[in-house]
Amino acid sequence: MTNQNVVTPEVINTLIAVAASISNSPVLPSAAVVPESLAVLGSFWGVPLMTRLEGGKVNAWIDSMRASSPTRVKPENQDKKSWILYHPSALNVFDQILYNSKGKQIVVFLDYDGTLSPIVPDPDKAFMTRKMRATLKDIARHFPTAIVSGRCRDKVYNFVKLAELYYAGSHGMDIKGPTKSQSPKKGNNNKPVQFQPASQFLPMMDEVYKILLEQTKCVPGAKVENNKFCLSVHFRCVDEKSWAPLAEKVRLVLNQYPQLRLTHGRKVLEIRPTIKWDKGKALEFLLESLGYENSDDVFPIYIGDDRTDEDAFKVLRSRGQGIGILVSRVPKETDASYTLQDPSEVEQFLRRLVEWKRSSTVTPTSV
Ligand SMILES: O=P(O)(O)OC[C@H]1O[C@H](O[C@H]2O[C@H](CO)[C@@H](O)[C@H](O)[C@H]2O)[C@H](O)[C@@H](O)[C@@H]1O
Repeated sequence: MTNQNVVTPEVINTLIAVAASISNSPVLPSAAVVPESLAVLGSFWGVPLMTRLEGGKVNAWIDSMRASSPTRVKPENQDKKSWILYHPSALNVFDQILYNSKGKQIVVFLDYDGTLSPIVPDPDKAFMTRKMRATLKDIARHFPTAIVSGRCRDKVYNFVKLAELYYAGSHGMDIKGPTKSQSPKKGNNNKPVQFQPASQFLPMMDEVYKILLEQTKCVPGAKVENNKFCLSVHFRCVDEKSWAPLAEKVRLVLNQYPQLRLTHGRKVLEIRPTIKWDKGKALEFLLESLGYENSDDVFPIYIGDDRTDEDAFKVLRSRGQGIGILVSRVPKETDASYTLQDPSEVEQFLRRLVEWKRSSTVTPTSV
């Protein structure tokens, strides 16, 4: 049985909340089919190392490049009504979510690209709207809030520009706490939050970045982005005929670096160290930093749109805490419980959280 098929009390509550509006009988989407290409191989500075298994290689890469991220539910299972039944809109079940969070500290985790900003062809132009920024500022005023992104931490900070947030860049491999505090937060001995589990890989990442730049420059539309502990090879603007040659170039480089591995995002190949660290681990690290390591009094809300966010959704499911929300218009294989269609719905959801918090903390003025 996969995590996806586990029916928790939270799922049951949600089903009750939305069943009335949907008449068809539910069909569960097929289980997540993410090819397992890694195996645990000892540890490096306390962090488990993974190794890449041989096989499939470029053909499997091309399949993943064609698939959306996370993988779309197969057309034969694509009954949107049943998918929505199991992954309802977080806006439609907002009151239910609040009810489940009763008495707990909400902590907000947000992916950046595709969640706070729309997906655009040029990664350097993925700006948030002013409205989103204002809402984010208000969210951080009321709840501990973290941005968890595949981007390098400085870059995502430059888009968001809010010093009161936690930032986990490079898919969680570069974590830093707020440099400006809005309100006193429960902390871990008041120590500054900072963690870079892959720092020893930095020289290698710089070296591979230069090689990839050189090797891919002849592929029109390809773009290599240095995200510090992770490198992104973008193919959104590459003609599909050139995807295989591009993947082959990346594979040849990667073959020279067995300590690096490849993951897939939205029209992007991501190269990262083989340490067992991801957005899910970053979420756990941040909860611990906030003092909620072994606490039932916390309700994490994680919102993301990409396959890499699934690691965080899985962590929440296995902890049985909080909720994962996938940003997607189409049925996708996910461990998230709820959905939002796009960044504008994310903004609406966050705004409602702010308004609820404001209204629930207003004390009546004496006459
Ligand atoms: O974890 P995220 O914050 O979602 O970062 C993942 C990658 O996001 C960016 O690429 C994606 O968004 C771009 C801008 O909309 C788009 O052009 C690209 O096709 C998407 O894959 C970022 O540029 C990457 O470095 C991140 O790894």
